[in-house]
Amino acid sequence: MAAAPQQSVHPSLPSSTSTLRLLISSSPRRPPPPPPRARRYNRLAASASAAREMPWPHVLTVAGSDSGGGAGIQADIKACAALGAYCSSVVTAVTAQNTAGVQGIHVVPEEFIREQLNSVLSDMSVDVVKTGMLPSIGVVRVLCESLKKFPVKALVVDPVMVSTSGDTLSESSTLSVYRDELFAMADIVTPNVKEASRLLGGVSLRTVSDMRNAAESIYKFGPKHVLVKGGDMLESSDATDVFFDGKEFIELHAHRIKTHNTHGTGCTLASCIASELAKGATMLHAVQVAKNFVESALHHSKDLVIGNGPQGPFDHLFKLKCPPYNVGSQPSFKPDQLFLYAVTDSGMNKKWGRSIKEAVQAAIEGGATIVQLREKDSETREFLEAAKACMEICKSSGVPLLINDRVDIALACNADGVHVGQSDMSAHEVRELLGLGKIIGVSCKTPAQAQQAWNDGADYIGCGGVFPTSTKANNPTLGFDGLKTVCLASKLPVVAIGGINASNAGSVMELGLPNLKGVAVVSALFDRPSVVAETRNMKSILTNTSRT
Ligand SMILES: Nc1ncnc2c1ncn2[C@@H]1O[C@H](COP(=O)(O)OP(=O)(O)O)[C@@H](O)[C@H]1O
Ligand SMILES: Cc1ncc(COP(=O)(O)O)c(N)n1
Ligand SMILES: [Mg+2]
Repeated sequence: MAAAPQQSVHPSLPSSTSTLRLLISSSPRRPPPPPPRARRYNRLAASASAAREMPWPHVLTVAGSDSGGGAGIQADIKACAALGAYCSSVVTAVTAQNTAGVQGIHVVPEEFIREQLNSVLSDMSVDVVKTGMLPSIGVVRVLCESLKKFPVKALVVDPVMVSTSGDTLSESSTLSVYRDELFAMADIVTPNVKEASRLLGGVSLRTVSDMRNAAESIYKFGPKHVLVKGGDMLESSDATDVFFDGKEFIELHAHRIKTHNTHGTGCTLASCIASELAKGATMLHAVQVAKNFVESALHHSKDLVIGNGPQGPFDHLFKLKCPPYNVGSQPSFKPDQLFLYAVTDSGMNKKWGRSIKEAVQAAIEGGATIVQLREKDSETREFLEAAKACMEICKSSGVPLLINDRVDIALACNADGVHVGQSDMSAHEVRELLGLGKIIGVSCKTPAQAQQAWNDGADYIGCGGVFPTSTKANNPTLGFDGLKTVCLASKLPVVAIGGINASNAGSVMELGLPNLKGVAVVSALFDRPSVVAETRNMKSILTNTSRT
């Protein structure tokens, strides 16, 4: 049920406005702080060791408090902290809220909001202001005046009108000042679909195309960028947002995490954008980092339980619970990296007298765009040492290194991902262990397997054997028809594998199949005297084919 903003939550309480006044008048007023420069000078002079000032990106959130701690000011502070920014806060309203929804709203008097804004903006070198719940026209106006008096690097406006639970958080009369006054000052506005609809007089938003139209219309109110968020389009299997910079539309996709813990996603997203902007990121990069953060946080929090209502909070500080190798990692997979996929084979390396490290070094020198260590017979300790050495080479050349099947080895050497077959651990289980920042590939022979890989959260599929191969005995060959069937059905990028060599690679890529991004090669690179020469040759064949 929608709760309309009100001045007092409970009739038995004293008028909350007067309680606040009492607090204000009974607390002794401090003299205004000295100008920032003078203070900084004094502080530095007092400490000889403070020779260098360390920048601390600073976001000021102007938003409502959520007693449940999942959204509003509480979410903003946690999100900024998780991304390494300092977060100060101007509280515009205090809500009585839990996992069931919003039970009451108590608006902070406008003059006291102005006072909070003055206190922070006059002293604390704010980089970016992020707005959340602005409950009334007066509050929006106070904010606009303060921003004119104390300009900041960027303004992120999350036009919070309706919470994820469906409760109203801002009077409908604020719509006009949002549109006419605040949006023109904003670097980005981030409405969800319900808010975008309200801002545009109730148009219905059902599809991504509707979201694009809405982004374009909202852009006309004056913000530099618009992000229409599709978290609440529950029928969509992806969580798709539409970004518009006045010229180009960019769709940002995330896996839709199956969880009830989505309370505070919008506040978090906007605070993450603000944090990244405060660090100096471009707008698109800031939005991408923010989206990845929300997706990762929901993924890690999907089974947490607090409260009995339908919408729970999530864990912004999930990285503290992750093993150290996951800290700071972001999804980094680019499907084009599948272009020339080199897969090592321990038998072949032994035969030609090279170490795994030498084989990988040579493949990268020849132009491999991704490498997989497929060491079925190595001893664990020996394999791990080799994998660590290969990681160093791959890291310095920017080529991702995946480990076949062995999640333990991948974790121990901090590899970029794992490739699994149909009889290995599922992609879903691998994801649980590796986290969202890693690449997961699955070998698939059928559309059903490709669908399952997508459901399980894999990043790509390997499809084959396209041709007969010596590396897998009794492996049914799919041929071009089988490859085509899987590529057409796949929602993930595909790399073709199995018997691919210099004489047939061109014909595979010339099929021009949807989702087919490259070929994975074993013997044709590694069962040869010169890995560098074979890889170079394969690269030029693929490059020439993709040009024609
Ligand atoms: N279940 C989910 N899985 C992944 N991302 C989600 C999910 N729900 C929301 N998001 C993302 O969270 C961000 C906030 O969006 P949304 O929930 O639409 O905003 P609001 O919280 O303002 O209603 C968006 O990037 C959206 O795509
Ligand atoms: C005080 C406050 N501010 C904002 C929201 C929006 O929350 P959500 O991000 O879930 O839409 C909220 N529920 N409460
Ligand atoms: Mg939401």
